[in-house]
Amino acid sequence: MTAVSMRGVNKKYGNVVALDDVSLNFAENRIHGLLGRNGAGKTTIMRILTGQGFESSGSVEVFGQRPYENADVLSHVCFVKESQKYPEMFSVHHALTAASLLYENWDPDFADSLVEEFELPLKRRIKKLSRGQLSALGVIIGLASRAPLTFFDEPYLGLDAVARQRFYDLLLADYAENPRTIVLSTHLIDEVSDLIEHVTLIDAGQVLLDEDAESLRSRAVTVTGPARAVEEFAAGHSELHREQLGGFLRVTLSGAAPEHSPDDLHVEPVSLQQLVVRTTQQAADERTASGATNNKGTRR
Ligand SMILES: Nc1ncnc2c1ncn2[C@@H]1O[C@H](COP(=O)(O)OP(=O)(O)OP(=O)(O)O)[C@@H](O)[C@H]1O
Repeated sequence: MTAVSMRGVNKKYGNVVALDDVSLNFAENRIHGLLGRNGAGKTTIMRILTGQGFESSGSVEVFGQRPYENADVLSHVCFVKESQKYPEMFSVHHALTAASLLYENWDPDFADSLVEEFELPLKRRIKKLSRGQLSALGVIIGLASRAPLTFFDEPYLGLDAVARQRFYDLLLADYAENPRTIVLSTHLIDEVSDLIEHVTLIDAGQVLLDEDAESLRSRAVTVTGPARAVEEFAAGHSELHREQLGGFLRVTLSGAAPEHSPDDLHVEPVSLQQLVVRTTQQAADERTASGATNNKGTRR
């Protein structure tokens, strides 16, 4: 089943093209990574999918319906973001109570245990919280909502490394018991690479990758060795990156890794982070070569 489907979606803000013919699917009950550089279009996608904005053209479906101004769909969607605004006088307790009324799968016991876990002061006004405490509040709402479709738009950036790891562990444990569709948008790719099951990479408003994380992980390698042997090995494969180190060559190749490699070559898998960086860089190089600008400009 598909939780989210976008087909040929375009979004313009004035003359800025934020999304350019975006088509993607988020399968139900999986953890998706929505990745891409600053300004790539990730938040624009999440805003459209959570009814906080709308597409200029194309088709958008969340659980089979258009989300914009659709209360039925939106009651199943939770969007946690760092820039979340709360009413001026709200305390942590008020925010959690409001969330409990909004989300029909809200688990109050789980929320309580998370408040303890992240040592959140319930009575404190939200505007007095530290950045990390504010992040923790977002994380708690996102987890305890148990919304069938939950977006985390980097709300955990304010957490320190220990608290972030705790969030990832809690997310995974709760997801295993209560499967639902989770979308993590993050720049900390190494941290979430074991968590995400599907990767959607956005760049300059376009989809560069929309694939299972498992197949992505197994399909790119870095090969290092004497230049001529590396050239022979690389022939016929799509090259993402190359570095010359004296008489040695290191290339990153996409496409199925050959089963056998010569002894004088060092072949190692590419991390998801490296693959994302290399793929994005390759797209930027191609844009430069074709004279197009990215979506920070007005011309494509
Ligand atoms: N309200 C707006 N008016 C004009 N341009 C906008 C608006 N919102 C977003 N943009 C532009 O659309 C593009 C996509 O922005 P978006 O916020 O979706 O990127 P992002 O991938 O979420 O980036 P980041 O990782 O930095 O949060 C950017 O070029 C941004 O400047």
